[in-house]
Amino acid sequence: MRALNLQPQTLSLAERLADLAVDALIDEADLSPKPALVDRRGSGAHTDLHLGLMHASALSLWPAFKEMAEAALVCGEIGLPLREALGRIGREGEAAMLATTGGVNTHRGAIWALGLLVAAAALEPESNVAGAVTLRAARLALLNDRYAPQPLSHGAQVAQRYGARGAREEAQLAFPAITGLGLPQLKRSRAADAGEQNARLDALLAIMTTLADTCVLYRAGEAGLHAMQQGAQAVLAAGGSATLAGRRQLHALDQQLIALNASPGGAADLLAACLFLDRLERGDGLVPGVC
Ligand SMILES: CC(C)(COP(=O)(O)OP(=O)(O)OC[C@H]1O[C@@H](n2cnc3c(N)ncnc32)[C@H](O[C@H]2O[C@H](COP(=O)(O)OP(=O)(O)OP(=O)(O)O)[C@@H](O)[C@H]2O)[C@@H]1O)[C@@H](O)C(=O)NCCC(=O)NCCS
Ligand SMILES: Nc1ncnc2[nH]cnc12
Repeated sequence: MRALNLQPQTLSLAERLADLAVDALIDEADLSPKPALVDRRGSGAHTDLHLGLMHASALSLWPAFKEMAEAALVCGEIGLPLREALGRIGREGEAAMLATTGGVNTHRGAIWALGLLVAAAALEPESNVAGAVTLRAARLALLNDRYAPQPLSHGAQVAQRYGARGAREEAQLAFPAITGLGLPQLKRSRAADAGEQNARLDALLAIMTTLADTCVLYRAGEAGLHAMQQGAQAVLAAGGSATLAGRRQLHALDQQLIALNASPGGAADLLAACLFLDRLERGDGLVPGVC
């Protein structure tokens, strides 16, 4: 019989960043009760998604995130070679996700946002403040990947129909929904002793108050987007997820968005990116050496 190997393992920076990204995705999926999204209670507005699938999808993306961080370390600077490497790895990551989920799009937006952020973090590991990391990610997002296919995605269709800014523009603007809304709300709610899960719910709601979520627009049009933004604002105005009044508003928002088939998948992806940046700033899991 072999003895259990309790030797500490040394992980590379790329591996630790991939761990942080996957942890953020799993924390987002588990967070409950999220309005109309997959969580521990159920599938929200979705018929083809469930929590196990979200976990499997998150885990399937670990090699892609690691490879993106490694590409950043090899290239060493922001430029077309890195942007195009990220595009190629991102497309391979999407293929791995779809193979895992049987063709269901679980995390397309998250691959995009977290992929850029993982690469931006790897480029300058000492410069880990959210504002600096998102600015580097934006500079990458502004570069044009010559090999990117131009499919008529849901995001592209609602951009045509409503002129909405989607995932690409959010990244190119350095993730204002995260740095201006999600992260500050996360910190405010923590400071008010809301409890970690409530603080994360409040961060998601803060993102939902203004985001042009192309997932919601595609499924429920402008009425759905309006309901999402107003409803999220109402929860926060009532005192947030930690209060009874806020919880009542949150329940009402959940019911309303499910009735409209309006799933805020883009906001969920940005919450995962927000949790990643928060952990990065705090140095969680990134202490060099032993894990
Ligand atoms: C540049 C891309 C991001 C492509 O963007 P585009 O808008 O053209 O493409 P979409 O396929 O619509 O994907 C964008 C996904 O981003 C999320 N999102 C939506 N709004 C926003 C926003 N305002 N800001 C940030 N992120 C946003 C959202 O992802 C979530 O929703 C997904 C489910 O959406 P959908 O497929 O519409 O699903 P359903 O309605 O459920 O479909 P049916 O059931 O009806 O069939 C879910 O997966 C969440 O992740 C949008 O979906 C980028 O993706 C790209 O160019 N990729 C190519 C590779 C690459 O370059 N990678 C770079 C690596 S760093
Ligand atoms: N929890 C979630 N539910 C539905 N779609 C999502 N996309 C990303 N996270 C999601």
